[in-house]
Amino acid sequence: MTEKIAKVVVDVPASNINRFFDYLIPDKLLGAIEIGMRVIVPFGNRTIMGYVLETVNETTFDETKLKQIKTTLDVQPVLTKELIDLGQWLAESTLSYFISSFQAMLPQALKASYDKSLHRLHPPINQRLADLFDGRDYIGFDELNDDFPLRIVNDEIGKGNVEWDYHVSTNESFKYVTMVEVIGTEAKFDLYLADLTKQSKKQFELVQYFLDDHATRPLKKVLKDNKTTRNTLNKLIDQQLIRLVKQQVNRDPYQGETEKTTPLTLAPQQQKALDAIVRKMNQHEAKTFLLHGVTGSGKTEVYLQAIDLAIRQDKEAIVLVPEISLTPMMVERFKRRFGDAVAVLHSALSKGERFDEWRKIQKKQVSVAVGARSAIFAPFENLGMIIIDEEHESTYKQEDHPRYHVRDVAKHRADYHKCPVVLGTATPTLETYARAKKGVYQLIEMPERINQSLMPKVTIQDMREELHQGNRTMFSRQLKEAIERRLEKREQVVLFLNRRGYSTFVMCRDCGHTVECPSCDISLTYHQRDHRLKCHYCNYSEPMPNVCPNCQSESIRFFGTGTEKVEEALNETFPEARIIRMDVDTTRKKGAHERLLKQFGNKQADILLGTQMIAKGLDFPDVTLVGVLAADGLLNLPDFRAAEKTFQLLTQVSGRAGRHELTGEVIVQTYTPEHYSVLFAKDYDYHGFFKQEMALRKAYQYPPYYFLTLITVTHENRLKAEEVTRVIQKLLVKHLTKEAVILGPTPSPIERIKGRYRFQCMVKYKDEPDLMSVLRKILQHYEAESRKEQLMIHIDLNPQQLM
Ligand SMILES: Nc1ncnc2c1ncn2[C@@H]1O[C@H](COP(=O)(O)OP(=O)(O)OP(=O)(O)O)[C@@H](O)[C@H]1O
Ligand SMILES: [Zn+2]
Ligand SMILES: [Zn+2]
Repeated sequence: MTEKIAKVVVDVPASNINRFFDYLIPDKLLGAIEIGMRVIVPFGNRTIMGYVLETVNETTFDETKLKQIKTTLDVQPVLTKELIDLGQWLAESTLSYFISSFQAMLPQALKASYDKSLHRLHPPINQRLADLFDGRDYIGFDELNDDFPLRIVNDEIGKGNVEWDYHVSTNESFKYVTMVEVIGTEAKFDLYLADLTKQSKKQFELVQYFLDDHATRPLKKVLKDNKTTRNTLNKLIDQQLIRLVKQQVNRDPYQGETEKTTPLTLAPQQQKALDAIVRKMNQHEAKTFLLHGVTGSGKTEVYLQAIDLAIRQDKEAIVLVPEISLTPMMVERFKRRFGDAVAVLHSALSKGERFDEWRKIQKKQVSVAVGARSAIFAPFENLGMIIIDEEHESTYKQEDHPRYHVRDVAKHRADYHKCPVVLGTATPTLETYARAKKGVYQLIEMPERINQSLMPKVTIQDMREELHQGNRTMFSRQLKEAIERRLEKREQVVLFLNRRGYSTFVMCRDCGHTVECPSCDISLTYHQRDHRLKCHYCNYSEPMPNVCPNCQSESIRFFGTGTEKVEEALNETFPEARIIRMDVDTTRKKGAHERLLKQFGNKQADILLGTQMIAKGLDFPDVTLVGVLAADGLLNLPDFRAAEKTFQLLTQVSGRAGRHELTGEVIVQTYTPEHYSVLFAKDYDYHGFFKQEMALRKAYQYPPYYFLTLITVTHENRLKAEEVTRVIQKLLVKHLTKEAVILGPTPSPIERIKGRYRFQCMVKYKDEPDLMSVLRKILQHYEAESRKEQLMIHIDLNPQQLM
């Protein structure tokens, strides 16, 4: 028996609507509506999209009052049963809405967009409006330009002459190519030939071409093969010898990289790791592994072979990488090992390309998904393995609704599929390593580099000392000499700087005035290319001033160092060196990353200069020197993870040197050479760092000893933001246990962004069974006010960013 009632979650992110609504399935759709499909339903006076999460036969509501589903957008569900459950869990555990969770799981192209239009029921009485309709039944909302009085529209709505109508459309789009299909019989072709005059040489050739090969071919190819135009083909089409057909194709952004690689013979430490992981896969156990392997220890090869074994058992695998556009080499390695069996999901692809890649998974055309964070939702139904590479990266936490950490979602999916999760990194987060030490995760160590190549030697340069010695440049004498030696030997150099732009800020030397963004409490950054100052938080920009806006002095100068400025200094110091600069500005265009890295790989440049985007995944045999220009950048952030992040970054960057035959060297420039994160990174001493950092976390009550929840309140009015934060703080004190530490209200480290003031309240706790329900109540309490008053409350459980 087919159910006649569907439980639907509708596309309205609001807490009073965050539940299932019952809809009647109309007769024409009976049996066609399955759970996991998108449907169009009436809601209030609108028409919106929703997801069917359940179908039933009984409703607790008055069945005669239920509205009907209008139509369905899918013939095949877009959410599997597993993902429907996962979405509900996700919404609940991140204090988010069901609808936001489901939207986060699906490609952008499947999200609905809504058009509002005015529908004419009777001829409007108002002439102006009647003129606008001009005899049509519908006019788009955008046709009512700004000066058209909405009063008139409302008036006519009141009279029942017009009404608002809402249309739902989705962006999913298939790509088609025009193909040429041969439909004429040979006899028919012969007949045509017989009629041709001697002048029609091209037609003779074409007939021969189609007689030689009856295959259906792309129109483009036919035209190219015959060096002819569409017009010439028309005659054959008229005679019904051939016809043009549209065929749906997949956009393949990775076409052409098909030279396959074969599995390498594993080193003993790799073999041990692989065996441990595969054993759990074969035992159908949802075990989480921490694969702690130094840079260049061959973690990627372990992933590849583990996945290979999963595929052989007809299972599927998800591989997560921090930010795919930053790790093109990693993607290429998967593509080259598994070819067409891989779908790649990432943000640099167009909406359409991403949709096509996702469809390959849905249609079971691939068994491996490689992608950034959201690829964890790949709709596989028989997962054998989940891999999270560089598990320490902060991009694995989504900062927007739903604020999930990919590790938690992976664990949830693994429990469902009974498959292992592998967290791989050279620098595990403290949380992860602590769990591994406690036995929650199974720890696998790979302490050696492949082929016994040594970790490059790291030396630290105290930049204060350089300054005392009269060196005012941004390169220490040792780094300068080291670069010169590489240039002579034709080896390559990677220089790392954790900032973009020409310099970090602009300051007047006379009065100390710095130029700040008018709507954010943050200094503007100078960009040389267009000679402008830009805000990195809100995209505000203004021309670089010639004189100080405060005292009119001409001594207004750039301070700090940006990649553009380093590039300029490099050109001056090493005029013969060829330099590639990689930062947000040079890699904006699609494919720019790949192109620049390829150039560097082909040795078309001597020095690769870049921001954190060059810290991971690079594997170039001729890189023998890595320089870190200013190790301190991250240390000064107001974040309890500052030391951890510095240690991770220094270790990762160092790992880019001497990965093959040639020995590598690393030079780290810093103003705080005595800092423990710098010193432990120098010695590649993860365990030493872990021990010291854990002691500090314990003393200051931070993770992994305590859980954190960060509540940020923003409002255009500073007092209002502070006041609401204070109320929330009091509520928490009242409802949580005595053991919870509740801090605040304090202004957020960046007190104003885009014109909104920001205050925060932090909860540190070990075990607070009521926390979620208290937080939920707080959100509900402010819901109405949030809508009217533009008050915003963000709750982040386990925050990664404290700014
Ligand atoms: N078993 C093996 N035999 C020979 N070469 C290998 C083997 N395993 C890996 N390699 C090579 O060693 C280099 C480092 O390996 P890989 O990139 O897998 O290390 P990794 O631990 O993932 O590195 P990182 O974390 O620094 O990115 C690569 O060039 C890889 O091709
Ligand atoms: Zn700004
Ligand atoms: Zn001044």
